[in-house]
Amino acid sequence: MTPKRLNFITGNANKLREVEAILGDLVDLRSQSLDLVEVQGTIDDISVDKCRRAAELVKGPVLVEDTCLCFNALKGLPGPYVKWFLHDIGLEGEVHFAAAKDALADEPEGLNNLLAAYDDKTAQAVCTFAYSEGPGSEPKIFQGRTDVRVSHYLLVVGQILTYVKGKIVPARGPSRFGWDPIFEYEGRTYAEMTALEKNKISHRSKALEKLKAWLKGDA
Ligand SMILES: O=P(O)(O)OP(=O)(O)OP(=O)(O)OC[C@H]1O[C@@H](n2cnc3c(O)ncnc32)[C@H](O)[C@@H]1O
Ligand SMILES: [Mg+2]
Repeated sequence: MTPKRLNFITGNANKLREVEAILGDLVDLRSQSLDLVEVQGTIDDISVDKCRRAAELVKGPVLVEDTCLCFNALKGLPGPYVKWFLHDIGLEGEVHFAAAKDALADEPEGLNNLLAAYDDKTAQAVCTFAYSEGPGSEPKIFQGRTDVRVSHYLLVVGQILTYVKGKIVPARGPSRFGWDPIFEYEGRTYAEMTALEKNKISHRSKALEKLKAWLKGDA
């Protein structure tokens, strides 16, 4: 039985906003902000464990989500640990946290620097939702990944425009949500897109398409 109401457990207001926008009126979306322990492991294992913990804490049905940013040159790292990398080293060209610029003078210049030694700047954003009916019930996974592909467009002027889907670039666009300013997808960073544009192509929207299909009984 698919639920009519979802209790999305997240401490991240930006995630919640995107999930609300994409799911629309399909379900009655509630949310609780809980700080869940996140284990180490594969992407799926982390979401499944997070979901079990959430179900036990609220003693009822829960939806959780875990987001990864995977650098291909680094074999998928920082992946599920991106939050802590972002927290400690930030984005290139930005003082991400309130600490004074001077205090950060000797710090590495952000996530971008992790790729400084590599030509390959491609990256993939991965979003994994996990739903459980409650304590003891096996979580169901819905995962979305951005493509890692190169597209070529032939312009009327005869030039060929090449876009890499998913690469890490120096920060562009407003810093509203995590690593949005450094993740470029088909020529624009997530931060340069409107909410509507991002929600059409994002890792999160791809995962939510699968969740939607399940909710509608098509999956
Ligand atoms: O309570 P939860 O749902 O776990 O929220 P969180 O903020 O801890 O999120 P994650 O554990 O999934 O860590 C993912 C990190 O990536 C960031 N992030 C997640 N989705 C993003 C997106 O679409 N664009 C940019 N940054 C994103 C987020 O702010 C975190 O720093
Ligand atoms: Mg988290």
